Amino acid sequence: MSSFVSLRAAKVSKQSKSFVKPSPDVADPCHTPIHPQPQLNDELYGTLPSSLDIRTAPNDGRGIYATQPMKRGTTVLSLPPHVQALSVTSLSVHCSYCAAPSPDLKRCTRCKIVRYCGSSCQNNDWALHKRECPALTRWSSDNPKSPVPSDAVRCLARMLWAIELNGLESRFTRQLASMQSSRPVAQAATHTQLAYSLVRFMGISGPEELLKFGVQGAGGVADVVARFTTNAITLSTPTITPIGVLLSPLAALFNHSCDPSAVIVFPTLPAAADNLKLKVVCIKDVQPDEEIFTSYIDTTLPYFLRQISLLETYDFRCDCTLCSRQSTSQDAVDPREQAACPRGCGGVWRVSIEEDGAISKAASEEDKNEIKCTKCGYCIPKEKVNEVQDVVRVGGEGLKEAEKIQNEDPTRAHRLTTNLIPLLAAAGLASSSYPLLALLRLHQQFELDHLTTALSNLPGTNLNSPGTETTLSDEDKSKANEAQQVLDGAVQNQARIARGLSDIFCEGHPVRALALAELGKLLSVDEPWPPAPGSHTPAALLPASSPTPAPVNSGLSPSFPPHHASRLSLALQSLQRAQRELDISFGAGGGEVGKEVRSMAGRVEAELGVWRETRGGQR
Ligand SMILES: C[S@@+](CC[C@H](N)C(=O)[O-])C[C@H]1O[C@@H](n2cnc3c(N)ncnc32)[C@H](O)[C@@H]1O
Repeated sequence: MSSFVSLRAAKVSKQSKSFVKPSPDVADPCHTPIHPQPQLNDELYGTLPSSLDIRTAPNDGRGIYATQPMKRGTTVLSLPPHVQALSVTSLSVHCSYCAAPSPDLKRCTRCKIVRYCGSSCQNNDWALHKRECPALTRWSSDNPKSPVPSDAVRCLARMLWAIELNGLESRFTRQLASMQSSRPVAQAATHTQLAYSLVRFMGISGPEELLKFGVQGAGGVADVVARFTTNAITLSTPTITPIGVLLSPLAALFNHSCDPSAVIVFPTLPAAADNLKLKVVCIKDVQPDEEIFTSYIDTTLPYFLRQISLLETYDFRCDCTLCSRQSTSQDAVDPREQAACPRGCGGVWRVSIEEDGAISKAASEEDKNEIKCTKCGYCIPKEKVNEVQDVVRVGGEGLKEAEKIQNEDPTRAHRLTTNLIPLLAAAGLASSSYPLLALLRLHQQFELDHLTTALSNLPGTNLNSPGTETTLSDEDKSKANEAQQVLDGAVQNQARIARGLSDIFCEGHPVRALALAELGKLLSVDEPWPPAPGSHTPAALLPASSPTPAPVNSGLSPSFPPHHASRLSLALQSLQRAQRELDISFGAGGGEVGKEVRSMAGRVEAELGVWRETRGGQR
């Protein structure tokens, strides 16, 4: 399922696509589910909600189907995980039992690694931590350079200890044992490394010690690891920031689509001592007998990269409606791989992308037939295709490098994204296109850090109060001016990201909804040093509310973002749209972010009211 933090940190987003069932007159034997086996499923999983059914199909095994119509925004499952482990970097910030963040976590006095909100979470976790604590202590003294094993290793160990605790014949254990295991060749080295670390972490010295966990020798360990990697689900915050990994055999039964009809989310992290719960929420309307799909990978990736990612980790080729359309259709230009018509007619052409950013074989075939603009039919000259091919390749390499060094050398990574983005945009790549969108998103992380610093350097006085300009020192003016520029740059960047994501994802996809919320938040930050009054920005600059043919340039006018009341008005629109989408992504109320966005929209509305009253909408 979605990546676990320490192994595949770059592939974090939960993405989506809806699955269109084959029409009854075109029966596809691979997609025709074998009928449910209610007794078997009830026995193993307990009673499922009556709206869901487990069925088996020849091409993708067991899957979860709807038994009744469900509207987008419906929570179809809500359940605690079997086991979970926080990523190494999240251990000091989140409670190891309920995963809630807290500045005041209490550290286990023995291992000094695991932390809890309070004694109730600590007590709830004790049965497992009692086994984990000496293992962590031993590991940290044996490995001073890397004192905590990865979340994957710790989650695997917790799974085995939980099996021992619950008993080999328990439903808990049988559910875990029933999870499918895939062993893609590309994962062999990772699996071996994980198996080795697991045995070392648990202090297992011989095959007989494995029997109490129901594991038979080295082959059994390899199988446990393969089952884990096939079914692991990313534990994330309400803003979809990955903070760990978990196992939930029931949630793992959802099969994958690159355009899923549901997402696995954590709309709120629990109040202290409550159980952590994952939710599966429909982001598209689902019909009875339709299979419900989630997504296992970053679906902002273009077709070939998605296929490689699924094959390497889950050992299957995706034939979801999006992939089928993209592999066969010459007409559809996916927003993930498109560039602007060089004639500037507003049309686009398809830049088929393979691994490492090379133009795909499909494109070279298309090459023979000529690649044409979808709007004016202009044949894209060979030189232009080559130019974009080179730029995409360079951008793809730069992205990999920037992702790799982002933590150890953020300055260099930031420089890379700063230099590459204009290069890709100048070649005509759409903001939704690979690798431009990924570079914009990474770049924004650095820009937001920069913004925090710039805002914290501001003088304490209210910069916008009348007469301030005359009393400020030149140094303060320059700081305020710099902060304004950084803020405007971050708003522009976020608008491009929100637009790119809106072209890729359906309305209500959490990645898209959160991008809109972030745009609204940035637009509502107090302007440190706005320019003279008078600029207006048309609301059309906001990303479209449903997927539209992707714009090929940034779509931003030179005067974007506007200032003063126009800016606040745009902030309000963005927050209100985010609110509507969050209600779908996280279910009614929009979870923790929905709550925050609603209260922010209220504040912005009140502020706008004051502007209108005191200044007639102008500065
Ligand atoms: C997490 S499991 C999903 C549940 C699984 N079908 C089962 O029977 O337990 C992931 C595995 O299901 C299969 N799978 C999931 N989605 C698929 C798809 N769209 N096409 C083919 N196989 C798929 C793959 O074998 C994959 O490794």
